[in-house]
Amino acid sequence: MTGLTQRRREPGEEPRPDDPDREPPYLDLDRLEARAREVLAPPVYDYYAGGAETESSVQEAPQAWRSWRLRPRVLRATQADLATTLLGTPVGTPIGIAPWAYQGMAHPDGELATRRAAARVGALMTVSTSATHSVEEVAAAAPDAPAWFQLYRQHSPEHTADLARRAGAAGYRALVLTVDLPVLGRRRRDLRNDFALPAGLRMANHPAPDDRPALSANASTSWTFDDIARFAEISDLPVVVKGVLRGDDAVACARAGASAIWVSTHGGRQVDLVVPSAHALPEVVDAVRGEVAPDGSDVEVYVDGGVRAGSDALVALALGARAVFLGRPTAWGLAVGGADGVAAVLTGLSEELAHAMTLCGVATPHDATPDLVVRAGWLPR
Ligand SMILES: Cc1cc2nc3c(=O)[nH]c(=O)nc-3n(C[C@H](O)[C@H](O)[C@H](O)COP(=O)(O)O)c2cc1C
Ligand SMILES: CC(C)CC(=O)C(=O)O
Repeated sequence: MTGLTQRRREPGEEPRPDDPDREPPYLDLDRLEARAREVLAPPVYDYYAGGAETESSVQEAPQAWRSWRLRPRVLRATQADLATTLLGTPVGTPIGIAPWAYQGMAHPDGELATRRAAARVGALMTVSTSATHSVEEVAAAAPDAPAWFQLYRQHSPEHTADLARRAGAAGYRALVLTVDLPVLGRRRRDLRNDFALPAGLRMANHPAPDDRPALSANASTSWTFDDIARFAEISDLPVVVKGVLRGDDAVACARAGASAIWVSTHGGRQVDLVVPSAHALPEVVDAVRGEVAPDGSDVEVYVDGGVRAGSDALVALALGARAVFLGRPTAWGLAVGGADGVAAVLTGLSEELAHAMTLCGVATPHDATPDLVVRAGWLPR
C-alpha cells in the first residue's frame, strides 16, 4: 500500500491500475482478459478477442461446454494424475496451447516466452506458422520440451514444403495442418480497424519483406485430402488435421494418413453460426473409433474452443478428447505476465482439472469415459 492517500478498496472492487498490490487475476479468466485489454493496443486486443461476423460462435463456445453435466463417481479413493501421452510423447497435462499467431504483439518475447512457459509446466505447445519468431528460434527456446508445428500454406508451394521440412529438422514432434481456413473469416473488428501487424514485428516464417500481407495465412483453397500424406512424407512427422467438425471428414482424414484429428471452430474466427466444438466432438470421436494411424496406433482426437475451466476440460476428456487446447486464455496470460502469465494460466486450469477429476472419482485422463457426462436436458441442444 502506498499509505494514507490510498482509498480502501470495496469488497469485489477491481484494484486500480496503479495499485502495487494488484496481483494478476490468473484464476479468473474474464478479469484476466479485462487486464490484458488494458495493456494491449485496441486493434491488437480486437484481433485476439474477435471472431467472424456477429461473433455469436465466439460467445457460444464456452456456453456449449456448459450444456453438458458431470456424473461424479464416489468412494473411489482417487488422487488425480494428469500425465498422459500425445502421439506417444509424454506430457504432464492434457491441457496444451493451441497455435495462435503474432504473439510478439502480446509480449516482446512472444512465442519464445510461451514456449518456455509450456516447458516449465510440462504442457505441449503448438507453434503457429504466423509466428513472430522462426520455427528454429521457437524450437531453441526450450529444445527438450515437446512441441508441434502448425502449417499454413505460403505463397509458393516450395516455401510451404520447406517449412514442413524445417519443422521436422528442428525437432517438432508433429505437423498440424489447419484446414478450416480456405479463406480468412470475415472478422468485422479487423476490417473496421484495418488490422495489420504493427511496425517492428516480422512474420518470421515468411521469406521476404514483400510477403507481409495485412492479415493472411495465404488461404489454402488448394489443399485436398492428398496433402495429408504428402506433408507427412515431406516433414517425416505424424500429421494432425486441425479444424474438423464432422465425422465423415474425420474418417476421410484418417484414411488419408492423419494420425490425429483436432476438433476446432478456429475460435469462432472462421464460420459464424458453426457447430460448437463441444457438440461436434462426440460425432468425431464415434466416427474415428477403429481408425488406425500410419504407425498402427489408434487415431487420437483433440479439441479446442471456449475451454475456460477445469470442468470444461473434464467434459472434453469424457467425451473422448485425448487433449484440450487453449487459445485466448494463453494470449491474455502472455499479455499480462509474459512467460509467468502463460504458465499461471496453464497451471491454474490444470489444477482445476485435477480437482474436478478427484471430485468425480477419475484417476487419470484415460479414466474419463463417456458415462461421466450427460446432456443437460433443460437447456437448448
Ligand atoms: C489470436 C488468434 C490467432 C490464431 N491463430 C491461429 C493460427 O495461426 N493457426 C491456427 O491453426 N489457429 C489459430 N487460431 C485458432 C486457435 O488455434 C484455436 O483454435 C482457438 O483459439 C481455440 O479457441 P479459444 O481461443 O476459445 O481457446 C488463432 C486463434 C486466435 C484467438
Ligand atoms: C494469420 C492468421 C490467419 C492467423 C489465424 O489463424 C487467425 O488469426 O485466426
